[in-house]
Amino acid sequence: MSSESAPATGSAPIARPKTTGLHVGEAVPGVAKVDPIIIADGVHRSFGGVTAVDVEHVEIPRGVITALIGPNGAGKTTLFNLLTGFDKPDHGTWTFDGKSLSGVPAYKVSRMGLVRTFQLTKALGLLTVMENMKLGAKNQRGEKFWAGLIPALWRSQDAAIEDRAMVLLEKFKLDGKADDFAASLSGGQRKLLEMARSLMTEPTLVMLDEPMAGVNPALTQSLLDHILDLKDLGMTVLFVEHDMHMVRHIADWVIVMAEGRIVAEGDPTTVMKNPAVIDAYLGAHQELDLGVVTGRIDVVEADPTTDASASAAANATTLVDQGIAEEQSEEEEDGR
Ligand SMILES: Nc1ncnc2c1ncn2[C@@H]1O[C@H](COP(=O)(O)OP(=O)(O)OP(=O)(O)O)[C@@H](O)[C@H]1O
Repeated sequence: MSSESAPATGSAPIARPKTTGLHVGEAVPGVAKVDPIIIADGVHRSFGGVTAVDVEHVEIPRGVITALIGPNGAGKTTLFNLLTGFDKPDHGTWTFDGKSLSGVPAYKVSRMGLVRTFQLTKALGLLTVMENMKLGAKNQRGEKFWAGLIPALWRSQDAAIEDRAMVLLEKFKLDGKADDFAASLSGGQRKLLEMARSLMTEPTLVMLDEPMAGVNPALTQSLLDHILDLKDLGMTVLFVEHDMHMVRHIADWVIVMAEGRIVAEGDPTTVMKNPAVIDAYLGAHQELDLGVVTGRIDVVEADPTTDASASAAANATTLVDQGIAEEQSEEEEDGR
């Protein structure tokens, strides 16, 4: 794995290079990672007759930003729910940092350092911004029976939690809103609050579900920078996002899901060249460049462990073949 830092120039955003060399061998779906933080095997979840997730093998690289993309209904959110203990699979195993997470409930998963935000904002509107932040703190003594009986203990901890919350709110420029109801925040500010709240547990892996959804362009840069900051602080980030510009610019690695399965993986440049991915996500606006906003740059460095173009071509052929087969069967049905 390697990345290079580029010097900041004037008032331009600090250039933050992508990390490469994350995988071992050809970048096929399920490819092994040099340093995986999550390894999942045979994870399957169906709802009635619908298979939502059917992941044979996937590894999430540590210390970098991975995007999970795919069309609506591909199973991304369900996979998030399974990995974080918010849902249970029909079968399957997975580890986080070498520890099995199968059957571990969500609150324990977050204590172990894996936190997530939700696609539909869970910021409790009738609580203040500060109260929302305090809810995100872990191991609060006031919640424990004996410690809860000793006010001095939980009061001092409460103050420490509030201090930490305020530091994070300042960082996310929400400190002026600490006493406002969360419901009064804009969509983008709620996303910032969700991210800030998730950091109250000092996680090692942050999972973000559509961080850009409903965000006003004025807050785009701030959100992207915060996500890049998480990586700079040593955290691993896994995010689901439909905004391909964001994926292209901030992801070090991209995993593509369709119909519950992992159908492609690779660095963003390679995955974005996949014709099926282009058709599905990029449309006519693929040349728009958010790099100017974030200062994010590509590291131009050959990855000796894989022939990326060959694997991209192979994946593209499979996906295009699937598309053609689907079109043909639709035409046959139409002709009937
Ligand atoms: N609780 C549920 N009950 C029944 N079906 C569900 C449930 N949750 C998900 N599904 C189904 O599982 C499939 C995968 O859904 P999921 O929400 O994980 O996809 P997604 O990739 O996150 O989609 P989107 O991008 O639209 O959020 C879909 O067919 C969905 O209808």
